[in-house]
Amino acid sequence: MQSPIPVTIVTGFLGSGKTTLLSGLVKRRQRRRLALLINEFGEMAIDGVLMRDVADGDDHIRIHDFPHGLIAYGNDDSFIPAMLKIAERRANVDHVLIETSGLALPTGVMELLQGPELVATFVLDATLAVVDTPLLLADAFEHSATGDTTESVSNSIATVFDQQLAYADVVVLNKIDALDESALLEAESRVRARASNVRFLELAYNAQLDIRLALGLRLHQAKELAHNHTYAPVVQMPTSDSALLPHQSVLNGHAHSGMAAHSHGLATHKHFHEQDPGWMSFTLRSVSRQSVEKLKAAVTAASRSAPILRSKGFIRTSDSPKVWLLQGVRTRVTICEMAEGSAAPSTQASVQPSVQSELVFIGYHLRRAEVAEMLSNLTGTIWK
Ligand SMILES: Nc1nc2c(ncn2[C@@H]2O[C@H](COP(=O)(O)OP(=O)(O)OP(=O)(O)O)[C@@H](O)[C@H]2O)c(=O)[nH]1
Repeated sequence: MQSPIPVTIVTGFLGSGKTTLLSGLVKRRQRRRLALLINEFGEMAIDGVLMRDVADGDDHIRIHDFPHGLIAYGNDDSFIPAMLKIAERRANVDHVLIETSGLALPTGVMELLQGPELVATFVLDATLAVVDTPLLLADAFEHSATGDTTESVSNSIATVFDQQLAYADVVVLNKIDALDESALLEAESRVRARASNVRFLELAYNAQLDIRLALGLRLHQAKELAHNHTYAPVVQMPTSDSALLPHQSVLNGHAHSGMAAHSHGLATHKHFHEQDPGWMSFTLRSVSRQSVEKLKAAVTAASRSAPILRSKGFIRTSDSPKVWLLQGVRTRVTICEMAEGSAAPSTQASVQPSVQSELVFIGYHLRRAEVAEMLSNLTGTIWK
């Protein structure tokens, strides 16, 4: 019997850097043949497009070959079929990486991996939670008891964040380039205080994750069936020459050792937006070419006044014939040209040539009409 294919789940709040970290892993995959499965919340497959670029791909299909693996992307309904397609190619796949949406619980994927269709073919290797460290340090994921309108937004964000940490084996502190040692220690203690079950903390300098520390951790081997709750300090990630401890459960509390351990009452919801209709996602489009600077200022201003937590999309500008990529995490907005030869976005913009630009917005109790009006006023172009 062939041994099951290891699966790493990469979770993390909206905009924490999951796609960026995965792109880096794909580039540094060495001889490993990776299959990537990307699950998005939002109407456009933006991360899928970006990853296809990394994977040297060129067409819009669900399962996509790249020189050393394949990439699949889709919604919840296509998760099991996509995994089964990956399974059909198991001779060419060493490891599967699943990027969940920024509002997903990894538990949904964990449960499906244990289901009858997938259990014989795949084994959970580890669950990684990527953290936007500057936002963590800026109290952006804290619960609130202010009693005002911001309270429900803060608490919803904090709940998603806590739940993602709760099921993580490894927490990756990302976006740390500008942080000093004391800030990193503070971030680490905040994570420990909120999630005692986390086994490893890893620092991702320049959004780079050490491939040896991200893949092949084997934290969920079926032979370890105990589900111990012990409480010891979280350790740092091992160095490249460290061996895995034979008894992982001594490391910390809530050691998720063994797939069987996960069958006890895991949340069955895959996404927070399924339990909490306050989470909103919509796409706004414009047929006008945009000024990069005006649009950047407009999205930044809109993110200050409306509860926008994530914005991203493809735009066409009056400055160049290329497609540009807008990325916003709260009020931090960047717009840059897509690389030469990038795949055409698989969005309305490519289906309807008159649509020049489209942006996805994700937030809590976000009002589409309000954001459209702000963008239209601030850019002097119509967004709807
Ligand atoms: N400065 C800095 N920016 C980063 C780093 N990692 C990611 N980013 C930026 O953060 C933004 C979001 O990154 P993504 O990789 O798209 O985040 P994500 O978690 O996949 O986002 P969602 O799928 O929307 O939840 C992008 O603008 C990235 O360029 C980092 O280590 N440092």
